[in-house]
Amino acid sequence: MDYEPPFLNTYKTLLEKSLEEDTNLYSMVERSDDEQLPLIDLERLNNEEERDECMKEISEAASEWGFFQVINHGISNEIMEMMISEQKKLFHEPFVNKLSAETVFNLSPNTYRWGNPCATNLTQLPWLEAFHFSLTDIPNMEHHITLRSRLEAFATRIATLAENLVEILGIKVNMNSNHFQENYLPQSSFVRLNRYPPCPISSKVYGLLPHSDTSFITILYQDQIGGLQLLKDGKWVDVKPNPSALVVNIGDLFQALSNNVYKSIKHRVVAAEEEERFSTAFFYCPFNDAVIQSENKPALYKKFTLREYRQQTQQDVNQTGDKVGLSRFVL
Ligand SMILES: O=C(O)CCC(=O)C(=O)O
Ligand SMILES: [Fe+2]
Repeated sequence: MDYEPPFLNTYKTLLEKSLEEDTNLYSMVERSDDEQLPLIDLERLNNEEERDECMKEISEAASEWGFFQVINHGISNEIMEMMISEQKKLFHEPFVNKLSAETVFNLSPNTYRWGNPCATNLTQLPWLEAFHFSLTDIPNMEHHITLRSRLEAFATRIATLAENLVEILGIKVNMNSNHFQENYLPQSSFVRLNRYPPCPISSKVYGLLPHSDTSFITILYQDQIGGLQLLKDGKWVDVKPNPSALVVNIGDLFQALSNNVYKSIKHRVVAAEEEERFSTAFFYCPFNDAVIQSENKPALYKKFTLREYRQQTQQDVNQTGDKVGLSRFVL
């Protein structure tokens, strides 16, 4: 199929070297089946009697899990289906077109990504391709009206959901209701379209490597294939697909802003042997020079900007292969 990125050819040496070792990447840390990720019905926010309880559940889930699912979230099936069908079309373009998508669509460099050119062993090679659309780039896609309008419809609605959720989460950590609106421009957020191609060596690579998100919060739609897992108390827990739900998780910046009240949890995607998998993520992020500093005292983290955070994590990734993350900013 001419749309598949050439994983086997490009990473041939790495594959030959690592395939001799008879390891299964996923048997190294225990899995747990008994944990139930919180599922929160946001319709209850519209009911005076249930609103407070629902807000409490959201904050508790963000503290205890760092992850939860929401239903009745305000993004219609139609908007989601239109986004996903356009996403599929985009990924099913010939690979060479995807490589040149940035120039053709008038987008920032590095919008299209696949694999990991810096990988030195198979565990650093995500079996994934992705389009990373900055919200400021989307209006420039003048010649791709359908993709543009579906991205816009999706991003606008999901940004509203993100704003409502951070406002609710902000209450428990002493933030004004308009703190996010006043201090962090929504235009610095981005939409990431992910596709996980079927993987012939699925026990030896990740779909997506274990990581935490840099965002304030991330809101994710996943299709019905499954594979997303989060780390809870040292065990990997499946985030089972639910067609009506969106997955919300706390990112590093909100962990810092909340002085560790909310948790940015490591998650990963298991590579699948037979089927391709799609997910669509919205990363709610501040602008690069916004200062991240908690209102809660005593502060656990130095104040920093997103720019400083990205510089530090990039340097750590280059030097060690790992982003390290918030522990670099502990006081
Ligand atoms: O595809 C998924 O389920 C997770 C994606 C993700 O974690 C990310 O894009 O940061
Ligand atoms: Fe993530």
